[in-house]
Amino acid sequence: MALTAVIRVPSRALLRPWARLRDAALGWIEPAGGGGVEVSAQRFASQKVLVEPDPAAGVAVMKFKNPPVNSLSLELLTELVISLEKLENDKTVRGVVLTSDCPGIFSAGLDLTEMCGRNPAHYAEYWKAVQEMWLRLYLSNLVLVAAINGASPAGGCLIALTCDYRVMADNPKYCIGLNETLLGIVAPFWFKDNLVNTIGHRASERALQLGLLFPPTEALQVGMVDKVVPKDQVQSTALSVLAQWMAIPDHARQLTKNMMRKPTADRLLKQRDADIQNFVSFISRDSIQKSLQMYLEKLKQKKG
Ligand SMILES: CC/C=C\C/C=C\C/C=C\C/C=C/C(=O)SCCNC(=O)CCNC(=O)[C@H](O)C(C)(C)COP(=O)(O)OP(=O)(O)OC[C@H]1O[C@@H](n2cnc3c(N)ncnc32)[C@H](O)[C@@H]1OP(=O)(O)O
Repeated sequence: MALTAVIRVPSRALLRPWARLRDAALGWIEPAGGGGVEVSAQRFASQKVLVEPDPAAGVAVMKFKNPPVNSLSLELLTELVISLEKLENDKTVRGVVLTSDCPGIFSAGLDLTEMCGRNPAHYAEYWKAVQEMWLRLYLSNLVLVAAINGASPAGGCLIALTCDYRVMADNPKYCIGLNETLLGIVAPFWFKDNLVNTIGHRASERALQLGLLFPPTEALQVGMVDKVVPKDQVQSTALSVLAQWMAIPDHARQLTKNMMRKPTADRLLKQRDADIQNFVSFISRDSIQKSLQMYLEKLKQKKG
């Protein structure tokens, strides 16, 4: 990947301690004596989230890279939020395409190994990271367009739903939806709210209860995605859509987006801790752990 953009990062001495951890996570290195440092965009490419900025166009492409299936591990979620924050603070960027670097998979959703056989403290930490990812994406001031170039179940679908527009590859093997009930678990209320805001109440009720995974043409019909195109046109189409949305003055578009989305985000913001407690007690139940383990086993056996 050849990237040439230069990003100014303030001296680490001026940053809060967590920012030093962030720098380390992203592999930024400050020279001795540092009073601010220029890092090339190549440095911006962290391990699990690749960011390819195009300052001339005012956009960036963010690619998830957590093979084999882009499961949303704690590490990936952390990098995603950090990368997004950095783009939000970069005055040269107004829009971002979210896509995958893993062939045939946009994201397999939440990492089941983060929700299985761990302790309550881990579940709480993980859930806080999932909430953070959703809140940051859903309330982003940037124009976000999802280029869904593969399967996108559950948490993968949620990421797409946070975007302002969704372009999906036309391969009928790629499916998208909130399939939580098939795992014996329940989509959290804010997943549900995001879906209802996208496809409406009746379609959501049916999709959520049945855990429906829609192939691209059905996803288009129900309004879960906005456009279906051949696989090799997904990213270019997403970039064209981004350009259309960016033709609108930022302040007016951002205020409108906030007006539409803030009440939904506020429902979670008002009860974040309670939501974490609910998740921890739900996921810690023996019956739920058994369901998840059986589901993971089934995925593994599928190969053999
Ligand atoms: C009262 C209520 C209160 C609170 C709410 C409580 C609970 C709700 C909590 C959470 C909501 C959950 C959201 C989620 O996102 S759960 C995850 C759902 N994801 C899925 O169902 C997708 C599962 N995966 C697949 O269907 C396929 O893997 C996929 C179509 C994505 C790709 O298929 P492919 O054939 O290409 O690969 P596989 O051979 O199946 O997989 C390769 C490898 O990866 C492992 N794998 C797959 N998905 C996951 C995952 N989500 N997490 C972790 N690991 C995953 C799979 O086991 C294989 O592993 P290995 O055999 O070791 O190589």
